[in-house]
Amino acid sequence: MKQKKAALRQEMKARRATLQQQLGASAPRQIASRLLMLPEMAGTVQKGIKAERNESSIVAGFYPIQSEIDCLFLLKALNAVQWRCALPVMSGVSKHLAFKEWDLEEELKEGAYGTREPLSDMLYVMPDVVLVPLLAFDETGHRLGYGGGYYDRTLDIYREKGHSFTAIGVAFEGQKQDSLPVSKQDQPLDIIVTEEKVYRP
Ligand SMILES: Nc1nc2c(c(=O)[nH]1)N(C=O)[C@@H](CNc1ccc(C(=O)N[C@@H](CCC(=O)O)C(=O)O)cc1)CN2
Ligand SMILES: Nc1ncnc2c1ncn2[C@@H]1O[C@H](COP(=O)(O)OP(=O)(O)OP(=O)(O)O)[C@@H](O)[C@H]1O
Repeated sequence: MKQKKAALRQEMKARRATLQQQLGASAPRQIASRLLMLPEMAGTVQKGIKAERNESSIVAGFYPIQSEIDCLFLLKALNAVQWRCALPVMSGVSKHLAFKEWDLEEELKEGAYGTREPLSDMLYVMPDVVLVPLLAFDETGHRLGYGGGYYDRTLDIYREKGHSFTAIGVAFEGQKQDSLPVSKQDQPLDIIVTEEKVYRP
């Protein structure tokens, strides 16, 4: 299983790099407009516009590394319709993520692996929507990440605790696989949005 995933990771890193070169400039716009049309988002967008700022819904994105889709563009589009934004902060010890609010302007500090994280005095938040980076996905909602298990552990804890949220994978269409090697601990995505389609496993 481990070797299968490792081999696929290498292959999909190369493929995503090519996709980023070809589609990197156009895909974020297409993905943003699809995200904004999701019923899950539409309801809360309206809520966000009407509500006081501190009642707005919270979306967690990621600070893009390597050839990942430009999630900052997505966060800007959502913030423009009143979503509060957050970024993941890594805990090296427990290998899970916490999310800190980010107003899109505040200076970030360097995190591990080239990521950037909100500063320590920002608030921890529980997102209503988590935008999840990935190397590969399939139509049943399975996902392959870098292999740290951070998102798996984090989504697992949220679901165990009964926190109600939507996990949305954002990817290039070319990252889709017919099927993926799945371990027991892999946490499925609720929705995957690409520049071409919306998948609802
Ligand atoms: N943009 C982004 N932010 C993120 C993640 C992510 O996947 N993407 N994470 C998701 O968990 C967390 C960071 N965790 C990570 C865990 C492992 C690797 C990793 O293994 N990267 C390289 C190895 C590079 C190295 O060893 O120096 C790799 O591609 O193999 C990266 C991020 C939180 N923030
Ligand atoms: N909920 C969990 N509890 C404990 N260990 C976990 C959990 N989820 C994953 N792991 C462990 O983390 C390691 C990496 O998992 P996996 O290969 O599925 O990562 P990934 O989904 O590719 O990475 P990531 O989620 O960081 O993007 C594995 O050894 C796995 O057993």
